[in-house]
Amino acid sequence: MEITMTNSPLATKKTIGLTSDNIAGVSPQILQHLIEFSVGDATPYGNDELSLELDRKMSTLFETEVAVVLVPTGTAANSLCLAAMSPAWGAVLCHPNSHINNDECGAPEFFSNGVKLLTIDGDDCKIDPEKLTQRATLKIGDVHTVQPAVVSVTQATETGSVYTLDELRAIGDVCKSHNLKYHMDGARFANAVDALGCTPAEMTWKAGVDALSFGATKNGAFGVEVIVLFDTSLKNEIEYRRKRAGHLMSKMRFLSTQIDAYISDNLWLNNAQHANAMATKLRNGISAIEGVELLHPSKTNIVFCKMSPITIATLHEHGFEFLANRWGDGVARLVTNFATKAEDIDAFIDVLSASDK
Ligand SMILES: Cc1ncc(COP(=O)(O)O)c(C=O)c1O
Ligand SMILES: C[C@@H](O)[C@H](N)C(=O)O
Repeated sequence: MEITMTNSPLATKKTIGLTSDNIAGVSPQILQHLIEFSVGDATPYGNDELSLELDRKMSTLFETEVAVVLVPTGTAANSLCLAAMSPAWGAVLCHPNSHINNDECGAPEFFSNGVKLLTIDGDDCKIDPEKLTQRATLKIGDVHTVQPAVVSVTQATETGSVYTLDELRAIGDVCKSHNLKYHMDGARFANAVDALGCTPAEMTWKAGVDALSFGATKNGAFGVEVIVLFDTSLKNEIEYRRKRAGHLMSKMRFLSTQIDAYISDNLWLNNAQHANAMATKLRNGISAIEGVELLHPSKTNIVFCKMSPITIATLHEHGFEFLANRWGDGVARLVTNFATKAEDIDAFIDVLSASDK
């Protein structure tokens, strides 16, 4: 049964969304898959045929044996992972700008019964390995202080930068030397794979990563993230924690179906490639305009730039939706997605170049 896209009010909106990749709809391939797999009965709680196949299919994608746990949000994926990777008296070492530190309302601390997030600075939104080593070796065994237990990196980062494979491996080496577990927030994992031109394996377990939040929601799915465990011993605990968190979906087939479609025919990577290409088009257009400053070098789908209040107002008045001033006065964050249209980027650049600065 083919889906026909109705003329929904959203489809005829006159605004152009650059607020986040969370604004995007759903890839037609995923919708089609959902329709096909929504017919008939299926054993609930992840015991349906499709769900039971995902460990094997994700193991193929990552070229090693993995265990997967599906949840509906990225915050759940991050928090449940970190809770299982650290004792309650442990510390998660993360960048100050990390999502787990700023945008998850204390969920990592809550689900872990009090794990402390300790921030480790570094340029370009990336943890500095030397600063990491300094903090990871402080007060070890001192009963009066939390004990470093996990390092969490975001790949791609919150500013759109990406750790190089060498940088990921350097952090992995610190983890190995100091008996720390290694977590990756991969809400924009596909965008980073495309930007680096590497394989999923090279960007994860081959660098020492133990657990990954494999993002899909921002990149074509309508609400599912995959906890990918390279340390498969974590699976049981995370499954119990998922149930206690109220995130064990009874109709799990509808999450599994999304992921099954997402990892088929390279949809996950093709979507990210398009989003990244649209952001590159945006950066190239902005770089030619006086009075607008590109910030934070990025090869993925996030573009930060600094512009005058009048320019921001002009763009908003012309129907371009994006977050501004949240990261500093005049700083705008522009985020493209798998469905961003080239003509909308052209229109944005036209208005930007014509506006007063
Ligand atoms: C880097 C990063 N990690 C995790 C998340 C969490 O995702 P969610 O909003 O689905 O909880 C987001 C937000 O979309 C994000 O940008
Ligand atoms: C703002 C943040 O929570 C969200 N993840 C975004 O990037 O849009």
